[in-house]
Amino acid sequence: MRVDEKDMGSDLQSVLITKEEIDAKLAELAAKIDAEYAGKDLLIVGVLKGAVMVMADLARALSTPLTMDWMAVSSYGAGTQSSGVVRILKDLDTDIKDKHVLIVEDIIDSGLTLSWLLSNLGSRQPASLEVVTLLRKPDAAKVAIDVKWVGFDIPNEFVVGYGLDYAEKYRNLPFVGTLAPHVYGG
Ligand SMILES: O=P(O)(O)OC[C@H]1O[C@H](OP(=O)(O)OP(=O)(O)O)[C@H](O)[C@@H]1O
Ligand code: HPA
Ligand SMILES: [Mg+2]
Repeated sequence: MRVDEKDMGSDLQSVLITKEEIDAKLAELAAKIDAEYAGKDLLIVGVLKGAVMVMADLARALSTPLTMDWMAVSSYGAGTQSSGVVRILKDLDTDIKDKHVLIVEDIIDSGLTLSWLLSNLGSRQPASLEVVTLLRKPDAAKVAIDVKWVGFDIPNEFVVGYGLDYAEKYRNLPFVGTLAPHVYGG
């Protein structure tokens, strides 16, 4: 995959994880998740907007019958640092009481979004509540979170692509890359 395939080459510094690596990892995670939820009623919850790509591809890699719902929260705005203030922009349509709920995330960075989500959804009495994330930045963690399934641990650098944005751009890149510092004034 050429960095400049979508004509964004000058904005990108490097490709961190290729489309092929993402596909292989999601297949691996899906097999583990299938094994965990066999015979259970599974609801996967995508955290908009970043998790759209992971939700779409992971859901298709899973064999377990499932339902999907979405929550929109935002803590980043247009910057590269979490504000720490999580806002619900759209709540779930579904009552999750007694359901097996799997939160699907694109990235755990400071962990503030997920920590807030786990306590919010946990208070709705689901039968179980777990998390799968494609990416995690261990060196950026501000809160410790127990995450059952992690695709890739990555360095503490701002990344874009495969759902991840900078100022709402680059979400449609099929790979995960690092942004050139000049783009965000670094
Ligand atoms: O661990 P944290 O530091 O909280 O960061 C992770 C969260 O930040 C991003 O969402 P964002 O708030 O940017 O909204 P978006 O998904 O619409 O881009 C990402 O999709 C995660 O939900
Ligand atoms: O590294 C990141 N890139 C894009 N969005 C994000 N949200 C949290 N961390 C990131
Ligand atoms: Mg964002």
